[in-house]
Amino acid sequence: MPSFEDARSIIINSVAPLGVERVDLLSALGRVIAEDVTAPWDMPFYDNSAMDGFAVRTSDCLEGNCTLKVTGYIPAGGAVTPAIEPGSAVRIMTGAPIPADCDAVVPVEETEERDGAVFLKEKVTPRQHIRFRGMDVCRGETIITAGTVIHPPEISMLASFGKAVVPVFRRARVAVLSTGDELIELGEPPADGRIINSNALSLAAAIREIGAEPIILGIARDNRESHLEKMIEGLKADALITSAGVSAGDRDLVRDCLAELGVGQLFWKVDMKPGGPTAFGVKDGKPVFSLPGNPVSTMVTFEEFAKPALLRMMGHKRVIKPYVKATLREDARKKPGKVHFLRVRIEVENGRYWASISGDQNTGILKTMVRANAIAVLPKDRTAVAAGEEVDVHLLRGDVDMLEG
Ligand SMILES: Nc1nc2c(c(=O)[nH]1)N[C@H]1C(S)=C(S)[C@@H](COP(=O)(O)OP(=O)(O)OC[C@H]3O[C@@H](n4cnc5c(N)ncnc54)[C@H](O)[C@@H]3O)O[C@H]1N2
Ligand code: MOO
Repeated sequence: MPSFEDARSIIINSVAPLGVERVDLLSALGRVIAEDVTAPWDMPFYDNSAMDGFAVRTSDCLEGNCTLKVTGYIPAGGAVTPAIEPGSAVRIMTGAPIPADCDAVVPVEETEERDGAVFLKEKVTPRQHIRFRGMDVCRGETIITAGTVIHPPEISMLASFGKAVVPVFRRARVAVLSTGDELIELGEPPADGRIINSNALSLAAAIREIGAEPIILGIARDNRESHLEKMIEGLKADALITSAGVSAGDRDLVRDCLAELGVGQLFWKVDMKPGGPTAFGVKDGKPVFSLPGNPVSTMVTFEEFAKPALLRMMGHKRVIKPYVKATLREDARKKPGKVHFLRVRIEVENGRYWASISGDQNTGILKTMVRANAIAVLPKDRTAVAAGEEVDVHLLRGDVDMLEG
């Protein structure tokens, strides 16, 4: 039986980035760019003013206390003007092109203007307050390297170079299959012996949260035909995630049916709790995750196993969540022999993470998962971790260390 880390490595090494598509720039947000992008021109494209003020020739004002005749006005977006007469200045706005021969801009605060002339109160240094052509980026320079995740700064850079359409790795289309005769769909009335198919929705939400595209297949009933029919559909997607029907129950058909469809199982059962019965297989390069049915186990195994793989398929390089250290506020007990994924609530005090156990750790208890914002990973051989000890934690939410405002 693989350890949690080995199981995760097997999964990550079984998948590769999907193909590339070209999308409009804003749709590239959060996606991974698939090719290096080079600058088609210099940026800035022309010498321009960094200040509202006056464009001058420093040779006209080598001494302080210089007065120049104001001979023109260039707003941002104004045309590039020819050289100016010696002894003159041109009023200029931020971003406007610098006239030929001018080699400095004097901010308006450092001037006094009267009777068509401008008096410069301070000494002027050559090149001051000019943004020169190519100062930021030179033509041919790589502006974004392949493998970069697109955030607002990358959008800004790509937009600045006219890149309206960009090549990004495809979003994974992920089929979600729930299994079990006890399941009913959301909206159907509750009844004894029936359980609402919440896993389809929590998985779809988690898939969407990482920028992939969920395809909810519905419920496979506890017979071979129903499983095969839904699985055949699911194998058309880029990845298939099933929930339940994967432990030792006499109606746990998932693994047999996947095998019948040619999915090669790479492991079944992992040395961890929850998530012990997880299975993983591959068909024609497509990963198939068989997650346990308890909603908590489904979510934890998605987070730890499916998410890194799906991110890799979408071109991400950093797919393994790092551990952060947190100090336990209370004693935690566990059975030896398995790594335990403990639902905890993290609080940040003076820059340190503190972890409280979020409640009953039975995998059937969902509210403990709702309260948790992190998972503490307790080592296999420990039977207890004492209050005050540091543990490794996987944060589950991006706002864990945000402060209330
Ligand atoms: N004899 C053994 N029994 C069990 C073992 C074992 O090793 N030997 N493992 C236990 C563990 S750990 C888990 S986890 C569960 C997982 O079993 P399955 O993945 O086969 O899931 P089911 O038994 O079908 O369902 C478990 C539980 O989850 C509920 N469920 C299922 N699907 C959904 C869904 N789509 N939405 C919401 N809830 C769902 C289901 O009704 C059950 O209550 O097995 C233990 N047993
Ligand atoms: O592995 Mo089960 O997933 O402990 O509840």
